[in-house]
Amino acid sequence: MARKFFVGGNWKCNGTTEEVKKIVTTLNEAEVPSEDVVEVVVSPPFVFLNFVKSLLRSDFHVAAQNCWVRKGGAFTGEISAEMLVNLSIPWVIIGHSERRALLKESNEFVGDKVAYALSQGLKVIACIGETLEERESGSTMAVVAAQTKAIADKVTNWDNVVLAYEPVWAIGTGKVATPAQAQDVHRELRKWLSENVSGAIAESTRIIYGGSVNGANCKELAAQPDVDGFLVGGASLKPEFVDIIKSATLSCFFPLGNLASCFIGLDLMGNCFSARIIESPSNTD
Ligand SMILES: O=C[C@H](O)COP(=O)(O)O
Repeated sequence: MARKFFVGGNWKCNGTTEEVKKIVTTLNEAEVPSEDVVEVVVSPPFVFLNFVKSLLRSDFHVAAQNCWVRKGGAFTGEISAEMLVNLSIPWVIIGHSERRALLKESNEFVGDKVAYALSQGLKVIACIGETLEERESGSTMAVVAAQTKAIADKVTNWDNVVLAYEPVWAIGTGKVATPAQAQDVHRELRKWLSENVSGAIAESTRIIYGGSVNGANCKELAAQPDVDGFLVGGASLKPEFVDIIKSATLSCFFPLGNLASCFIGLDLMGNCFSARIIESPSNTD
């Protein structure tokens, strides 16, 4: 079964009522591929979730940016999975690197949160990714495998999990991973899932990329075979988010041939597409 392209917009801790309305208007007016081709989920701050949900076109969905690890109760400042379900919020982002780093969320805590959110009926965008120091020391795969294992240890049904590979050094820095770097890690993650969970889960689980994705760099990334979409931060607040959604049609293109150092192909909509051939050797570190 083909993996449907997934584009998430993580608005993080940004926005006023007016700004939120403006973003939603842009999204509502955009002509994008159908829901059969791309699943679009935007994640406003908690206080705007219901407001965005009420204004947003019906083919786009919303996600919370976090939820509590267990059933709600005396946990001041937290939002429970049950509350999100009660408000018909279908998705939640868990394990974002900003929470891992700033709020000290451990791999195990993230695994528990993912499992609890799933048990309550939420769909989860589970984030993993290495720091610059970890990449430079050659431990990228060990780090993302440990993060994925902590999730896999607690999760039995992966149907409602999207795995977001977000190298920390690429988040908000303008330093996007090259298509080859992203593809290498995504391929290795799929192999890890195949060897440690199951071949079927590896084939069906969407692995999306996040970190300085924008309207210009999304096309080459989207064309990588193991990149099933994006989790977008800064650019999801701008009109170029629409271009990123449209890159879904490049996720499965039909090669016509090579010309100089470019692939030439047809995308799903029949548009001609070209992408620079990446000649750098595979290297995850
Ligand atoms: O969740 C999204 C990521 O943190 C990426 O953020 P960014 O696109 O601003 O680099």
